[in-house]
Amino acid sequence: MSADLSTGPAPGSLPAAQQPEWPDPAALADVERQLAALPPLVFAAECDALKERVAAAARGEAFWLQGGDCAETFAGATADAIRGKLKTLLQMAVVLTYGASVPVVKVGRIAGQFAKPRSSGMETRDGVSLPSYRGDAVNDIAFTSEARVPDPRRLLQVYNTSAATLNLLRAHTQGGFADLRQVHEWNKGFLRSGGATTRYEQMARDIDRAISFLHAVGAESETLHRVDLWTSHEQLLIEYERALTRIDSRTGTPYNTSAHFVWIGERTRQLDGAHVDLAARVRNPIGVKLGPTTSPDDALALMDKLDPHREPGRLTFIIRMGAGKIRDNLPPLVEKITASGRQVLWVCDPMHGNTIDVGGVKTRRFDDVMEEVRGFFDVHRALGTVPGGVHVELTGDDVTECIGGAGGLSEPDLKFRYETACDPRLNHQQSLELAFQVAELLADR
Ligand SMILES: O=C[C@H](O)[C@H](O)COP(=O)(O)O
Ligand SMILES: C=C(OP(=O)(O)O)C(=O)O
Repeated sequence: MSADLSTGPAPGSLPAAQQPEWPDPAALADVERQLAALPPLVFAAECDALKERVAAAARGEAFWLQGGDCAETFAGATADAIRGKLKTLLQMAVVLTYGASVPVVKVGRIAGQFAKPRSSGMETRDGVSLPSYRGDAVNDIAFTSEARVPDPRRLLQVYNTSAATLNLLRAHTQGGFADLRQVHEWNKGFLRSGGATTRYEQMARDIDRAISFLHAVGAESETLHRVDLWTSHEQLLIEYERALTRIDSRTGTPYNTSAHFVWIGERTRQLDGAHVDLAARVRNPIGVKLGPTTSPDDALALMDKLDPHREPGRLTFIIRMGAGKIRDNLPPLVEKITASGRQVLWVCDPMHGNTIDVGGVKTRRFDDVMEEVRGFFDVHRALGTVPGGVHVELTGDDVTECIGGAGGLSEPDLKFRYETACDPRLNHQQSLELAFQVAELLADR
């Protein structure tokens, strides 16, 4: 069982990386008190159910699909935008289910992904330096000194926007929007629109036949009309995450009820830091991002701290090494952890190690993204271990933030619809194309 909130170091006594400089600690404490009195956003039993799915994915009996915005924004939480992201995830999931022949665990970077770690605390434009934008949870993206002051009242808006988003997601996933036949029709529409090469058409025809077969034998059940969609975000802002951590009445143990799954970022995974300490105390399934400098001993030490009792489904390592590094840097991690007899879910984030700067604009090449995914699958194939999932930044809109893909977006296109509040996301078409390509890799798994 994990340590509860009443033991160990006092809140605030451990170093916490990437925290805003809140100008008014009393106002922050007041917001924390208000948040602590609000209802949970998710339930402990749901987190337990997700943990079982994570365990299945770690064994290769399911496949993990995690995706959504780099940074959600308050203004961006519209019904259309939320529906667009859900639709994209559902379309990807159908294709991946076909490729993997196992259930796909659908997890949104959604309903809570409002805070960002930054490479630099300051941003400079035309000789003027201001505090960096750290997500709508902290300050405003406008480049003025007033806008960039961290305001803890924003944390209440994070809670309210997350609740509204979650409400719509729950309605859509249980109310017919996720019907398998409808999702497949969307995919056929995507192929008809010339959204991808003909190499995916055979796959779409096979899925068609499988659905017709289910219909013919009368095997259509509720499970084809409803889906489970889980929420996740980076566990970054200590006061927010702590305020949403509640004792589960069934078990008397703490859960972070701000999302079903939270992860610790590459910049905040210090073994003796506040982020690892907080995650160690809750019972949710937890992820940790691991970048290219992670040593096998770092990974084992994180496992000791976050999963001391080797609980199936508790821990996910989200690998983000970069296309040029994954084939060299991932094998030692997988080998050492496998040799230790422990199990973890291995997930590939092919976005964060592949960001490039093109004329002052952050972008990612679709080919680099796919090359990292292929490297991830190749490493696991060579070692006989399980490539358990993918984690991507995406949107349901036709933005022009990443270059490449069948749509042929190139550098000059970046100026047309570059809308992300932080890092570049795959657009709807690039996301589906990634899903078709991952499905091909999964078919060989
Ligand atoms: O999403 C991840 C990080 O928050 C992001 O890559 C940081 O971006 P920066 O390097 O522009 O600060
Ligand atoms: C900050 C992120 O990633 P990383 O910690 O891997 O840089 C993220 O996924 O938003």
